[in-house]
Order: sequence, then structure tokens, then C-alpha cells
Amino acid sequence: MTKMFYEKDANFNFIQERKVAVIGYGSQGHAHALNLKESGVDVVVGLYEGSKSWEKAVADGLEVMAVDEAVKCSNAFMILVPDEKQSKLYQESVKPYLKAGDALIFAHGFNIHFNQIVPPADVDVFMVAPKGPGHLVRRLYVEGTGVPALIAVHQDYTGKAKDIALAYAKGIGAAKAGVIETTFKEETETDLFGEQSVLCGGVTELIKAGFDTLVEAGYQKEVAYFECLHEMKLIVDLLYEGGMERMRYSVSDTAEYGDYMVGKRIINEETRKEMKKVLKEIQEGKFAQAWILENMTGRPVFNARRNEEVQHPIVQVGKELRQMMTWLKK
Ligand SMILES: NC(=O)C1=CN([C@@H]2O[C@H](COP(=O)(O)OP(=O)(O)OC[C@H]3O[C@@H](n4cnc5c(N)ncnc54)[C@H](OP(=O)(O)O)[C@@H]3O)[C@@H](O)[C@H]2O)C=CC1
Ligand SMILES: CC[C@](O)(C(C)=O)C(=O)O
Ligand SMILES: [Mg+2]
Ligand SMILES: [Mg+2]
Repeated sequence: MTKMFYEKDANFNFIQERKVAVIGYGSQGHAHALNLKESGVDVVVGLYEGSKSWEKAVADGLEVMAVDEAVKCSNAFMILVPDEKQSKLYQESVKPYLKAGDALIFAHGFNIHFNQIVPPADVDVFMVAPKGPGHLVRRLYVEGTGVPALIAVHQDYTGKAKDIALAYAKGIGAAKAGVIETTFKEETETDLFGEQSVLCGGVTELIKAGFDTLVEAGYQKEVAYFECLHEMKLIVDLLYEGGMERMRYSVSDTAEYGDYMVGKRIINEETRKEMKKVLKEIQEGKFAQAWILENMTGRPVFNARRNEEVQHPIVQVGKELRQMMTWLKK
């Protein structure tokens, strides 16, 4: 089995002896900054003047500065602005102020793996990539658990990059859940594949296809919403807690029989062939190239698809039903 690292394997001194600039205060940024601070790490948040996040970070009790100022006064920088903005930010506000022995940290390998950022040889470059959304990285830390993470070392100038990565992972709560060592290549390719084919693209298309099939057949859209979207969370909770065997133990034998008979008709050989094609496009850099070009040209496809998606009937019915779910309001 792959070696897993837990809290006992991390020496927290490696991160406590540094000042950490968390650049960006979005989904991952707010979680890393707050978790590290509450774990006892000296943290500053780096943002641009006029950023919407600035006041929020201040209200959360954090020290906030312009990115270049944060880089100047720190010796470890976690880059948590969107992937497509990292290269420009690095060139303008990070690279000019790097000092030998600094640590340049990423939560996803896109920019290093696809050569959008090429750091100098005299800094450590590594990754601490939580395997979960930033808001859960924060929520589970507060609840006393954590989201697992991958670590990877791209450059080890100080000879301590892996130790610092493990200590950082401990600081954000990830070492409670488990940390696996990987490479930038493996993290980047598996993360892109997972979000496209399974976690985001796969799941949303599966939900919409099920919802549309029921609604087009004349069933109430509220019933279709509960069946195909709301209950997905409850089923996934069981998968998360105890794997497929726990989910199949909890559902009825009727559901389990239906699962065995129908699952492979929905996710069939054609789907698996397409997944292989998607993975190849990621490995060959075709997806990265398309995403970089999309951003250079003002995101025409991204914006059109985003607008199209919010027109889907599942969006409206979901809004109405969730209004009644008082526990979601906070
Ligand atoms: N989202 C997730 O859960 C996960 C993300 N990752 C990785 O983490 C990294 C960050 O992603 P994510 O958290 O989704 O990003 P977000 O889109 O949530 O980050 C936005 C933050 O970056 C700030 N920002 C944008 N541009 C700049 C800039 N030029 N200078 C300074 N700050 C800027 C925004 O400020 P403003 O408020 O003003 O817009 C905001 O605070 C990526 O590498 C991503 O792949 C990895 C695992 C999961
Ligand atoms: C699944 C999407 C993700 O990779 C994540 C939350 O882990 C991301 O890029 O946001
Ligand atoms: Mg991911
Ligand atoms: Mg991702």
C-alpha cells in the first residue's frame, strides 16, 4: 500500500519557523489562511488593491497586504489565486522578490506541470493539494477533522521541501485525514481527469440526464429534483463513510439489484472509451492549451456554457426547494 503520512509524521517546526503568505482569499485561500493561523502559524494574506476579498480577510482577523508586500515580508508563499491568473501574478508580483531558500507552494500542479511558471533553481517548489473543496477544508478543520491532501516536491533547494510540505499539510488539518506523496504530473493529470469526468462534469451530466428523463416523461420536477440531486448527497455520504459496500448495505435489495442490472447500461463501454480519450487529451496537454487560449480570448465558450447551464429547469426548482431547507440557510 502507498505510504500514508499522518500528524505524527509531520514536524510542525518546519512551518512554524517560516512566515507564510497565502496569496488569494477565495475557496482554498480563506481555508488555508484561517486553518494555518489557528494552528499557530505566522500568516499574511496577499491580495490586489481593490480586491473584493480584502475586507473579508480583515474581518476574519487576518493581516492583509498587496501581493508584492506579502511576498517581501514572507519566506513561504502559497499561490491560491485561480490557475489561469497564476502565471501573470507570479511574473509581476512574486518572481521579482524571491530570495534563495524561499518556498513556493501550490495547491494544484497546473502551472508548473504545463510550464506556465518556471521558478529559479534556488527556491523550494512543492505542492500541498487538498483533495476537496476549500469550504470543506475550512469546515472540517473547525469540526476537528480534515480533508486529505497530496504533497509533491518539484524542486528541493533547501533539502527540506518535503518536511515543510508535511508541516504545512498538518497546519491546514490535512494530516488528520492522511497525506500521500505524489508528483506534479500525477496530481495535475488525475485532478483534471477527476473533476472533468467524475466529480463535476460526470456528476452534473448524470444528474441532469436523470432529471430530464423523469420530467420529460411527465413526473413532477420537484420529485425528480429530490430523486436525482438531493438524494445524491445522502447516497454519497454513505459511499464516503463506508465505501460502496456500506451504501449497498443501507439501500434496499431492490435498489441493489437495480444497481447491478442497470449501472453498466448507463456507464457503458462507450463511456469508458470516452474517459480514456479525455485522459489522453489531458496527458498530451490539449486541455491545458484550450483552457489557456480560452482565457486569452476572454472566455467565450466558458461564459456561454455558464449562461446556458443556469437556464436549466433544475436550477429554478432547486432554488425553490432549498428555500424550505432551513438548515441550509446559515
Ligand atoms: N476550489 C477548490 O476547492 C480547489 C482549488 N485548488 C487549487 O487552488 C488554487 C486556488 O483555487 P480557488 O481557491 O478555487 O480560487 P478562487 O477562484 O476561489 O480564488 C479567488 C481568490 O483569488 C483572488 N485573486 C484573483 N486574482 C488575484 C490577483 N491577481 N492577485 C491577488 N489575488 C487575486 C480573488 O480576489 P477577489 O475576491 O477580489 O476576486 C479571491 O480572493 C488553484 O490552483 C486551484 O486549482 C485545489 C484544490 C481544490
Ligand atoms: C473537484 C474540483 C477540484 O479539483 C477540487 C475541489 O478538488 C477543483 O479544482 O476545485
Ligand atoms: Mg481536486
Ligand atoms: Mg482541480
